[in-house]
Amino acid sequence: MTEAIIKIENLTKQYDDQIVVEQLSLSIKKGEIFGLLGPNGAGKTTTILMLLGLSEPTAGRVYVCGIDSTRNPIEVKQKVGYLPDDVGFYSNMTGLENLVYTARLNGLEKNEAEKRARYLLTKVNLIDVAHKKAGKYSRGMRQRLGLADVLIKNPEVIILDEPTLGIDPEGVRDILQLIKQLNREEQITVLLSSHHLHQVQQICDRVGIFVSGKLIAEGNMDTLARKLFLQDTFTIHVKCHPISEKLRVAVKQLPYVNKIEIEDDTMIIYSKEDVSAQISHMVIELGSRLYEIQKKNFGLDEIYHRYFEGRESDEVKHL
Ligand SMILES: Nc1ncnc2c1ncn2[C@@H]1O[C@H](COP(=O)(O)OP(=O)(O)OP(=O)(O)O)[C@@H](O)[C@H]1O
Repeated sequence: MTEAIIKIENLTKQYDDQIVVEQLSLSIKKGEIFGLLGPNGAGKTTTILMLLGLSEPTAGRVYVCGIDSTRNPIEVKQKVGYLPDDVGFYSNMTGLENLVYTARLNGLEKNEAEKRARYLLTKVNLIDVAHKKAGKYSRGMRQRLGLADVLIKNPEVIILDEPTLGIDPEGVRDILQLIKQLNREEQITVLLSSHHLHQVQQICDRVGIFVSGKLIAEGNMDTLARKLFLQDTFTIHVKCHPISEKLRVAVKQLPYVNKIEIEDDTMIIYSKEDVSAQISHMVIELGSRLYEIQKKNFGLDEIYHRYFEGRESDEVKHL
């Protein structure tokens, strides 16, 4: 079994009377890209700060590379690179000078510092602008410089808090590719916090969905949707007349159908698979008139929007 490089056990954080992280338990394996996905205020940053030993848990434990972050924050800091959503650089120093400065702070000799800085600037595709002042960098370039900056100390884990915030689509693609590449080439474990499902979906091996301080589901993309809405992946609205007892029983007995509700002349059927074709046949066969059948398929994308943004995706068939 691959070892857990990040281990969180029953972690809780309370501010006054507000519990912002509640009984969180999570294991992240060495070499994984794990996405912590959740809306603003879900508690992602608070969790990250506890992982880094920068905020003390109210209860529970956090281990990174086997080190207790709360008790040994300095040791953890040597193993973990942290990229906050907006990195601060000396704007009147060049990209190269900024990186050399960080390298020197991390104890590298002058020549070694410059060598490492150049190597990393090449990795993040900034070597051509190495001598440009960081203050003149775009936000995307600053984030890439930020990635180089956290890599200076050769960390085993990098934690990225909303790394693509405020970056244009092309820049987002670059950053995501770069993270994936660093994970593969340098065998770095990545914890990525984001509220963008699509971005997380593109690069993460596993995802945890975090809502109001609680991890409501975790797994790879294929299993997440099923875990979240196991029973009701499909909701089928069937407008027909009459809705006889016989029809109701026949529909209820269809494989995958979990539940039926009746609202006026509409049957609402909750099912695990799409059974709309069988239902439309059944309505007609049993002598009712079919006016409309409307199918809602809650894939992960829809689930996420429905959960966090109150939107739904419809597929409507008018007959
Ligand atoms: N120092 C603090 N004192 C009191 N409440 C805090 C403090 N820091 C965070 N909170 C509260 O904790 C909750 C979780 O915040 P947190 O920043 O961890 O969420 P998040 O998921 O990272 O969201 P965002 O993406 O907006 O940063 C919020 O309600 C926030 O107001």
